[in-house]
Amino acid sequence: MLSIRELSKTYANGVRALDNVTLDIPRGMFGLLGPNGAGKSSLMRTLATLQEADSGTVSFEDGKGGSIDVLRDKDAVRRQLGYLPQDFGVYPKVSALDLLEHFAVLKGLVDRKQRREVVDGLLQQVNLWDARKRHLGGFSGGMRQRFGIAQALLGNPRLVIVDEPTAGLDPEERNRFLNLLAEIGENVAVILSTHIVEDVTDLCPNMAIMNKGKVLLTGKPADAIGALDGRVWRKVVAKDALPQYEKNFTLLSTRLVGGEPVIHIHSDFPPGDGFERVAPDLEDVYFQRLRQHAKAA
Ligand SMILES: Nc1ncnc2c1ncn2[C@@H]1O[C@H](COP(=O)(O)OP(=O)(O)OP(=O)(O)O)[C@@H](O)[C@H]1O
Repeated sequence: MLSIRELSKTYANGVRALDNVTLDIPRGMFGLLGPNGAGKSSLMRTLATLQEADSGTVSFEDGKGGSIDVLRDKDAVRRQLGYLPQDFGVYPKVSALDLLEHFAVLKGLVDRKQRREVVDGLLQQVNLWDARKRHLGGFSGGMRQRFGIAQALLGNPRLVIVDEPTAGLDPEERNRFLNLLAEIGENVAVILSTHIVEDVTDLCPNMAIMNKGKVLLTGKPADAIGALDGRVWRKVVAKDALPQYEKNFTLLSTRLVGGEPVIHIHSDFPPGDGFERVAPDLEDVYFQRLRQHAKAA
């Protein structure tokens, strides 16, 4: 649906935030994973027509058999786009209903009756109907994000971009929010940027891992996990031995379980030394790619 080719961007301070990014993003949920500074927001802002790229192309199927040049034909993209930025500010003293109505007017829904139907429908869809008359300042983080999705869905977008929406949400709110996104993803392309690996494992049929402006991997989470099968090893180690393991092995992650470090390493061969093989998960894939990238750099 969306095809990104060799997209690059270097900021005035010399940071290369996008380095030849090439990605195909189909309908459904697409997870964009990467650590802080990977370039996720830069990519999303570029796709949302809010900033310019230096080079590359992006085209988006227009739903009528043609395609839109995203970098040039910004108005056409904006008509098909819903965007929830990382820092979505709301007017705290306005009710959810009033603010959504206001956004709907800005989106061009001028017919009052029609606008009301759309706004009411969206408030129900995001489960804020009962809270619609409350001021947004009193909303929890999760409610605010669901309101953010409601405004992003105004105008029936075919491309929805959400930038790190689950940061700071408690597990229940996070689940509720992700389920909502998954429902939306049944009909349109939803790009979800996050540094929470489980968000992608649980929800996204397709994904990419980015670091320092580069795409390190793209594909289906299950395929990426399958490719690591038999190469991830686990061991409980003593805290003071950790630096030694870091030196001798490709350490993927360290987790304290009951106060003791449990490490995962990547090795194509049985490393011996009391390591046991474990079934890899997407977090192992994520760290393996980041370590490989760091080594290559
Ligand atoms: N306007 C800007 N001017 C200069 N450098 C920028 C600008 N915006 C982002 N950067 C830098 O570009 C790099 C990529 O940033 P970006 O915000 O796209 O990453 P990110 O993956 O979204 O990270 P985060 O999770 O921290 O938002 C970082 O090194 C960042 O400091």
